[in-house]
Amino acid sequence: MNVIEFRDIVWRRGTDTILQHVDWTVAQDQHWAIIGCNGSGKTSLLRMLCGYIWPTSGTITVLGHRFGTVDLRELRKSIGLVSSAFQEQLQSFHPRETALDVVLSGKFSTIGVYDEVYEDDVDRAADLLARFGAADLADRTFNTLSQGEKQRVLLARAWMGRPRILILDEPCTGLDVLAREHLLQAIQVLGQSEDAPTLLYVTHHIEELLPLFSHVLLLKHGRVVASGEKPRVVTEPLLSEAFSIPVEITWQDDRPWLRVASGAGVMGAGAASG
Ligand SMILES: Nc1ncnc2c1ncn2[C@@H]1O[C@H](COP(=O)(O)OP(=O)(O)OP(=O)(O)O)[C@@H](O)[C@H]1O
Repeated sequence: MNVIEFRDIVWRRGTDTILQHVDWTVAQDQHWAIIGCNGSGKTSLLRMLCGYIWPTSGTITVLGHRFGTVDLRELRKSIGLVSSAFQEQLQSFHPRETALDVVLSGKFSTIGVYDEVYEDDVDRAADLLARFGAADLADRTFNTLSQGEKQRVLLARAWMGRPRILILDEPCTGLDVLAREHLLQAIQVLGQSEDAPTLLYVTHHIEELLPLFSHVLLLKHGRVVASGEKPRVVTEPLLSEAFSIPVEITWQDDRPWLRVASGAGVMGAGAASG
C-alpha cells in the first residue's frame, strides 16, 4: 500500500488553475522534500492532503483511504503538522503550560492536556524532549521559550502523537545556523528510527535536504517539474528551471548547497542591463 497517491489533481479557484495535473506517489519507507518558489502550490497540495481543500478533479488516496469514502477527521489523526502558522496558533497555550505539558498534549492532538496522563506518557515525552536536545527545557513555561527552543518542543510534540505522516512546513524558519543544525540533526536521527512517520518536508532552503530525504517533489506554478529520487531531481538544470534562475549545487556531507550561478543573480542582471 502506498502512503499517498495523487492522481491527475487539478485545483481551480476562479480563473486561476493553482494545481495542474499533479501526479504524486509516496511509498512506504520514503521521506520526501517538497520544493518550489513562493506561490508554486506547496501549501495547497499539503492542505489537500489533509482534506482541508478539495480538488476540482482527480483522485487522492492516503494510507489506503480514497478521499470521498473516508471520514477525514479520523484520517487527520494520522497526519501530524509542524509549521510556523501552527506555532502562532499555539500561543493560545495556557500561560503556565510547561514544555513537557506541550509535548504531552501531542498524544491527544489537543492544545493543553485534558485527558489522563500515564507514567509511560511522561517518560516518552521526556525522552522525546531529550532526543531533540531540549531535556533542560522540560519545566520551562512554553510561552517564554525562544523560537528555536519552541520548534524543538513542537517537533517532540508532533512525534508524541505517533502520526503515520508528519508534515514539517519550513521548521527551520527564524533559526540561527547552530539552532538549525541541531534541529536538522534531531530530524535526521529520529527520521531513521523504526517507528518514524513518513516525513514531508517543505523548504526553500536546499541545504536542509538531509541525507534522510530519499525523494523530492519539485513544483513550479502548480505543475510538477520533477518528482522522484533525490539525486535525479536535485540537479542544476531542474532547480534552475524550478527557481527561474541559473543555480549551481555543491554536495557536502550528502547535503546539497545551492548558490546562484555567477553573473546570473539580480545584481548580475542589473549590471548586464545597465
Ligand atoms: N484559497 C485560495 N484562493 C485563491 N487562490 C489561492 C488560494 N490558496 C492559494 N491560492 C494561490 O495559489 C497559489 C499557490 O499558493 P500556495 O500557498 O500553495 O503556494 P506555496 O508554494 O505554498 O507558496 P509559499 O512558498 O509562498 O508559501 C498562489 O498564487 C496563491 O495565491
